[in-house]
Amino acid sequence: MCDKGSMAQYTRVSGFVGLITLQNPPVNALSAAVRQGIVDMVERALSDPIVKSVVICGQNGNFCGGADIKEFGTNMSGPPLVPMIDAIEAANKPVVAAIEGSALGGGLELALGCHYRIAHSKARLGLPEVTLGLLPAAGGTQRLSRLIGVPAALNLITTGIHVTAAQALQLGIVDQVTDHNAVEVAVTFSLSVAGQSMDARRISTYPCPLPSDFDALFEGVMQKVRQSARGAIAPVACVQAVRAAATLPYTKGMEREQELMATLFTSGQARAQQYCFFAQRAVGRWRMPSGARWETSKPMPVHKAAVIGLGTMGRGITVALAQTGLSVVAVETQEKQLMEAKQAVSGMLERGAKRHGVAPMLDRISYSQNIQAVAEVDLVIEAVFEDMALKTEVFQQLSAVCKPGTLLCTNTSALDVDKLASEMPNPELVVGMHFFAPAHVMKLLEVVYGPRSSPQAVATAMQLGKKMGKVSVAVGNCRGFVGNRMLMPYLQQAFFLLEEGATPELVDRALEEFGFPMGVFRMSDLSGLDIGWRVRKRDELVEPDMASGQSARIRQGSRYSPLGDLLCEQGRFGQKTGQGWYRYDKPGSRVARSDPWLHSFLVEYRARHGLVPRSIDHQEVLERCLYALINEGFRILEDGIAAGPEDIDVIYVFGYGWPRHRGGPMFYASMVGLAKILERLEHYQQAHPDVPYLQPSSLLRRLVASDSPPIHRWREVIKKYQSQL
Ligand SMILES: CC(C)(COP(=O)(O)OP(=O)(O)OC[C@H]1O[C@@H](n2cnc3c(N)ncnc32)[C@H](O)[C@@H]1OP(=O)(O)O)[C@@H](O)C(=O)NCCC(=O)NCCSC(=O)/C=C/CCCCCCCCCCCCC(=O)O
Repeated sequence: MCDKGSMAQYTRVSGFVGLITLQNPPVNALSAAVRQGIVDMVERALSDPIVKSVVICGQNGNFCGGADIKEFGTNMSGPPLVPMIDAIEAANKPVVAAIEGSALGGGLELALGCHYRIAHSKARLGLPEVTLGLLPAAGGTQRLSRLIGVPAALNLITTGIHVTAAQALQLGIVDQVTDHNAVEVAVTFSLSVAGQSMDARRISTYPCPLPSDFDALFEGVMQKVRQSARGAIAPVACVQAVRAAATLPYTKGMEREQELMATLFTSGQARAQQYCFFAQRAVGRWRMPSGARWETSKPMPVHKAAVIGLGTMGRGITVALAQTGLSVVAVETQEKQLMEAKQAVSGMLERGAKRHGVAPMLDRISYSQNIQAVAEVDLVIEAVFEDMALKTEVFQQLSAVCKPGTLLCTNTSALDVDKLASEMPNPELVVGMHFFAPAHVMKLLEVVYGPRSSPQAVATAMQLGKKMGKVSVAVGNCRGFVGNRMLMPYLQQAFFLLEEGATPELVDRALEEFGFPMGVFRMSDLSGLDIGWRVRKRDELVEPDMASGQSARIRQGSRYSPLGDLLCEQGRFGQKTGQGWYRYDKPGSRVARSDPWLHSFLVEYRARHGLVPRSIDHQEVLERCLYALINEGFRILEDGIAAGPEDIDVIYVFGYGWPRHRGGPMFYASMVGLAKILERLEHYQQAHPDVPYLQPSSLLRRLVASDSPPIHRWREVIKKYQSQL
């Protein structure tokens, strides 16, 4: 017997079991129609006298990905989740959740309303609402705390992590894990408990087990989330909701859960985080200005890859490749460096494997000092020193050695990928892969195409990035690509603010309170001040520190601050030398301390250049640094280097520490209001006419003139703008 009409299919199986199958591909999200289907089918199963037990499962081996995120922010209709789940829990026949694929968010909350949970061994479970700026408000905070205890519930709910079926069994979230068909196992099991009282299986009736160190636990967790969330409100609300579970009766706890959710649900932070969720997926649907796009570009098969150059980046890339299960040839011509790299790579693989409880992929890698070893690989990632002449030489060797059709990728953070390609016999096989350090940890990968890169080459690099667990974004070729290009005006404004009266501490505090994990100066100290110095020297911007006055701070026709150069001339390269914008107890130490020397140096510098310091507040720091960065983002869109604002936002959230609860720079601009950004840029440009980065971009002006459309409609304006160029 079967009813296929609704988005929850009803079938009677094994004679006496009502099987309810959620059907809303691809993840069976709980849309209004699915919720209606569940309500109707549960009612039907419970009122059918032949049915002794009920099993709930999801179509296509996927239980449920939670509430339908697309419905948030709309006029939500259909039956609400809480009474729907309460009705399931109150049922007088056993209801069993058969969990395959994922049970996330509202999906897990639905399962927690069932009397039993049986999971397939490959299933994953979690309450990731916090990552969407929300909390599990369909009873998740109240039921999970009662089921697995407060500490474990706090961990899952405040981080949003997904756990494996085995971990869920250990925590007590599921009752059984099976390698067989979970639905069949659940059907058989449900019959075995049919007729029994379900009173002891209703989680809402459980007392919440209280830890002995209750107050200390909550204080500690609250402090931790406040520190790591940096202004995000959802993790704090999650802690408060779990506290309610521990201190209030169930119904009162539910009221508190709803109350906290009501604040989050309509917040700008929730909108920002949900935008990030969809943006992360949208960047996979890449397109190039030539019209080539993801659906029509088939990746080449990659079975064997090579890495050339085993410095810090090369080692991380080798680890990331080996962890995908690929065979990797790691080449380093210097013997000592090769030995050190081998040891470092093995260590990273072993530590990673230990964390995940798997065997390290050590045997996937073969090491060589000879570039001939890459003759049979399908793809090479060159990661030698950031120098065009050296990279060109390596690429020429590669094209002589590699089999025809091998994809040649360069790991570069700023060099001209097209220039490199133009030196090769097969420029269509050349793409940039800009990894971020540490390359085996950082999620972002910029895949850089030039005008000659073939769509197949881009598709292959994008797919490889995905296999490595990266969020890959395809971007056009220009100085600094997207991320580093936008960083230039941001850094420049930070230097200018120091000249005008700010301190590194003030600038960093403003940015950290905004939500960055580190302000610009602490970040520069961490990455090394000498990196930028080398680039500025190559660009012939660095001059001997002789002159004073305004003219000494003009280079190539624009305002320039030599502050960073002056620090480097003193050997202050940041953490590695124990001194930079801050001082450190010893070279390599991480704790940044205010440095009186630096403050005196700034006073003396300003006096020498006739700069009168003035009071600068956080608002100015944010406007100057962030709006200059955003302005460059608009130029990048104008130039077609990024296909849409989502690409830029994903790059900044995943690669540059932009706080996710602010959605990325372009989303943030849309929230602040484009007219306001334009007005402030015009204001600062008038005050600093020698700073081209503050000149508002034409696209920003065009968007404002088009009544500042919502961000999802920017692409239309961009397209029109580009067609008129
Ligand atoms: C792990 C996944 C499930 C699958 O991953 P993968 O296989 O890699 O596939 P993806 O590429 O990620 O996804 C495929 C497509 O599916 C889309 N998708 C995925 N999940 C959802 C979803 N939950 N909703 C909608 N769409 C979804 C995805 O976008 C892809 O499509 P496209 O490429 O973008 O086109 C993975 O997808 C995943 O992790 N999904 C998200 C899981 C998740 O976060 N779930 C939690 C959702 S939130 C939730 O469940 C909340 C529950 C409680 C809600 C209670 C609501 C009550 C509202 C009351 C508010 C009270 C306020 C009142 C205010 C007032 O007073 O007025």
